[in-house]
Amino acid sequence: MLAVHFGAGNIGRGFIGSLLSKAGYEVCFVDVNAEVVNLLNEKKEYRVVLADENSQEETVKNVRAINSIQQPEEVLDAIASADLVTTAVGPNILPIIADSIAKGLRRRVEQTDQPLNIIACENMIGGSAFLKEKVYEKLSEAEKKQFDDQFAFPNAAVDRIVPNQTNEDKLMVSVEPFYEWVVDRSKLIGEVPTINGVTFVEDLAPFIERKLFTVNTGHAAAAYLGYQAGLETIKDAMEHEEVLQAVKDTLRETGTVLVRKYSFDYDEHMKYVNKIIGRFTNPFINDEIPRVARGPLRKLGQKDRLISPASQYYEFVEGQPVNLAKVIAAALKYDFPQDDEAVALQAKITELGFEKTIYDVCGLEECHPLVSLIMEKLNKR
Ligand SMILES: NC(=O)c1ccc[n+]([C@@H]2O[C@H](COP(=O)([O-])OP(=O)(O)OC[C@H]3O[C@@H](n4cnc5c(N)ncnc54)[C@H](O)[C@@H]3O)[C@@H](O)[C@H]2O)c1
Ligand SMILES: O=P(O)(O)OC[C@@H](O)[C@@H](O)[C@H](O)[C@H](O)CO
Repeated sequence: MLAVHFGAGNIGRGFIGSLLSKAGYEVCFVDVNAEVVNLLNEKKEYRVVLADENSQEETVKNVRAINSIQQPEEVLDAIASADLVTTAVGPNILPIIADSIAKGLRRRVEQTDQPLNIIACENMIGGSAFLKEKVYEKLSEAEKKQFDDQFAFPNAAVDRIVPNQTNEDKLMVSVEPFYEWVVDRSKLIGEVPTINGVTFVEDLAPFIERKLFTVNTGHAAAAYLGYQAGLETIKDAMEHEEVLQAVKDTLRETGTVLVRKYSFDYDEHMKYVNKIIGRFTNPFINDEIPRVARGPLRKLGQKDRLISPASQYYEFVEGQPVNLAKVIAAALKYDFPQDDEAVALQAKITELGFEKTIYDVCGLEECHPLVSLIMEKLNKR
């Protein structure tokens, strides 16, 4: 069995590759990073080390890689013969890889009528559906029909904290012990793959919203408020009394939305929240704020971890999401010079001012009460 995985980065190697290899797949990574691709082809294996007191280690075997810049034809052949295609490249890169996926699937249609699932493992709602949209933009109407019969793009939620890291062994990845990978079974084509550690569910919405609006909203709160407080890592943020309290208050707001929307048990949800706070304070992980805060334009988007739960607060809860608004205000002020999106965001604010930037970046209507609440928080800081 062959799994073609786009993105041999932190989560690609540290999570997806590891689970797929253990499930018996040969894992073929596709990446643009020549050093990682060459090392994977040279060693054919790499180490994943658990970030806890035992540092338990596993060797992920049966792996290889293709450089999509230098060997574009090999990528298409790999897709044509794959049993599964997955991605973990970042939401902004999905439109870029859509071209080779479309061409690879075209090649596959010529060679076989075997079905294929393409699963985007990105931190976004509807990641695979978005990738499908980008792939379908390249197709004729006849091809779209053909692809509908043979290919599927089930959405997924993935959770494992894998920080940026520099190790002597360049392929080695240190990962937190916790992981969760949930896939929308209702959109799968063909047989359900047997992958230990993957949960298939009929309705992904509660799982992806619970994950994005708890793990990622909490992370964003720690990162943006931590940055404003002059801190360097997520652990520093969790040790800062005021930031920690703000993270907890923010997760109480998203938690209330989730509990009401999906009828989650309140106590169970609070256990989930506390577990996540524990994960953020893992002393064996050094997660720098710029990784977690990366891409503020994306994170401030209408469907993402801040604006979506804050908007839904008005739908499901009485009152105002004051803590989420405080985090959104801090995100709008994120000006880390090495983050291209932070630089673009600050340039936009200089040009348009905060209010117009909020309409533009966050997709909020002028009359939305969240706008004035964010403005209030911006003026307070
Ligand atoms: N790291 C985490 O804790 C974590 C956890 C869950 C989900 N995610 C999600 O997984 C995705 C990847 O995150 P990451 O932390 O692994 O990032 P990363 O930067 O470590 O990995 C991304 C990889 O994609 C590669 N890439 C870039 N452009 C490419 C292209 N055109 N074709 C093929 N490969 C390309 C990069 O070279 C890199 O190896 C993101 O959507 C992220 O939100 C990350
Ligand atoms: O990957 P991003 O930029 O969407 O978000 C940064 C972190 O919150 C994220 O990578 C988490 O570590 C991960 O989602 C944990 O499962």
